[in-house]
Amino acid sequence: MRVGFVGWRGMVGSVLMERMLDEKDFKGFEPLFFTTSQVGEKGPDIGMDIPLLVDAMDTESLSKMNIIVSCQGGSYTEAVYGKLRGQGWNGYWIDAASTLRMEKNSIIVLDPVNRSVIDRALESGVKDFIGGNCTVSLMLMALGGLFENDLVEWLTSMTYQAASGAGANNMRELVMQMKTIGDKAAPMLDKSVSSAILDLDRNVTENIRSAEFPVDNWLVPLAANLIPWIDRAMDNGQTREEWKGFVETNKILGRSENPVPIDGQCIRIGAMRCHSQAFTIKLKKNVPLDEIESMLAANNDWVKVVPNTKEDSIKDLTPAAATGTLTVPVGRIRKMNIGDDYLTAFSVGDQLLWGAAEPLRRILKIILER
Ligand SMILES: NC(=O)C1=CN([C@@H]2O[C@H](COP(=O)(O)OP(=O)(O)OC[C@H]3O[C@@H](n4cnc5c(N)ncnc54)[C@H](OP(=O)(O)O)[C@@H]3O)[C@@H](O)[C@H]2O)C=CC1
Ligand SMILES: N[C@@H](CC(=O)OP(=O)(O)O)C(=O)O
Repeated sequence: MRVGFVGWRGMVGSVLMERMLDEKDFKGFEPLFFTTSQVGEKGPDIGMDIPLLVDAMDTESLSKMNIIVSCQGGSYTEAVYGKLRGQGWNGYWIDAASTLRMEKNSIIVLDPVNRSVIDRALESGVKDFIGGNCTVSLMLMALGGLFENDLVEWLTSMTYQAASGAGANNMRELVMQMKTIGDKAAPMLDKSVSSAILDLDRNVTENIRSAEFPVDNWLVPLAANLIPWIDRAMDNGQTREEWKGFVETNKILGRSENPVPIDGQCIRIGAMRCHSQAFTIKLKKNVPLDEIESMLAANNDWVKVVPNTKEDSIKDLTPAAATGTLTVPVGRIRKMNIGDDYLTAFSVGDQLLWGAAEPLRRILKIILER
């Protein structure tokens, strides 16, 4: 089998390479690495000799691959996918970008949750396997147990999304904004100087509102602030990120009939690479809390139910705790005072791992092992 990798040096691609190396996945196939900008240069160090980088726009070279894994982005998919298929290429296309997610002949992959959907698709000859939106995948990893037991009548997800979802330059700019705030406020933070707290507050506010504050990528401050808008507008007042919550979740679950109503607000906050979400869930029936926790915990190997205590929540249910791990903590689980069939919960997850690279790594393995 020949597997072509496009977009391997971007943020999602680098995490994919790291995970594949950790899991010793580079065996049993012949890898070829593509680039849109570094043709003829050396590829990544994967512990074996590999050919120099090949032009990612060269459909002739791409068409020699049995499987193509792209983390290059939507415009690349738009430019190349149709052309390749048009030339008769019949290999497997695995993609992180959203471009093909809602196409009729594609499957959104999240195998701990929809392995049966994936297996049926492979049996029936489906060739396009696309990673889901990070917020959606992380929600399903956290709440899979409720969907598995068909307990969700509807849900809302209010998100707290990390900078990494907007790309590497945005992550860098967030830290730059934090530094600018810290630098300007430094004299007032010296413990020996007793400055009034309102002076410190004014200093930060004036700074983030000043014309010199770095906002080239975010357009507005994210540090000491939040941004209540992610992705572009839809006609109905949702953002596209909010729209994905309903359409992608139901597609992943294979629920074209009787879709579960899902909506919410997607908010950018100053975390680095962990998305968090607060859920309100209307259950189809009143189920005791201990049974709900057992269902959630049993759904997959990565979800971790965090007890609803202050100590556990501030230690284990945060971006600082979850970042760089595959664990998806879910906690603050309780019945709401609106009624016994209303549940609330909060979850956190690394949006570059389960939110992007890990489902791709796993579908590649599933296809290779068939
Ligand atoms: N970021 C995220 O949270 C998520 C992203 N996705 C999707 O994954 C796709 C890729 O996203 P992401 O990884 O963030 O994109 P990046 O911008 O980090 O990388 C994309 C490509 O940019 C090129 N590039 C140019 N300069 C550099 C540089 N200095 N360092 C590294 N690469 C560089 C590389 O291509 P080349 O080698 O050809 O020059 C690289 O493959 C998008 O479609 C996105 O929608 C999906 C889920 C989550
Ligand atoms: N939109 C997500 C990241 C992302 O790339 O999502 P998608 O793969 O659905 O375009 C965020 O900003 O957090």
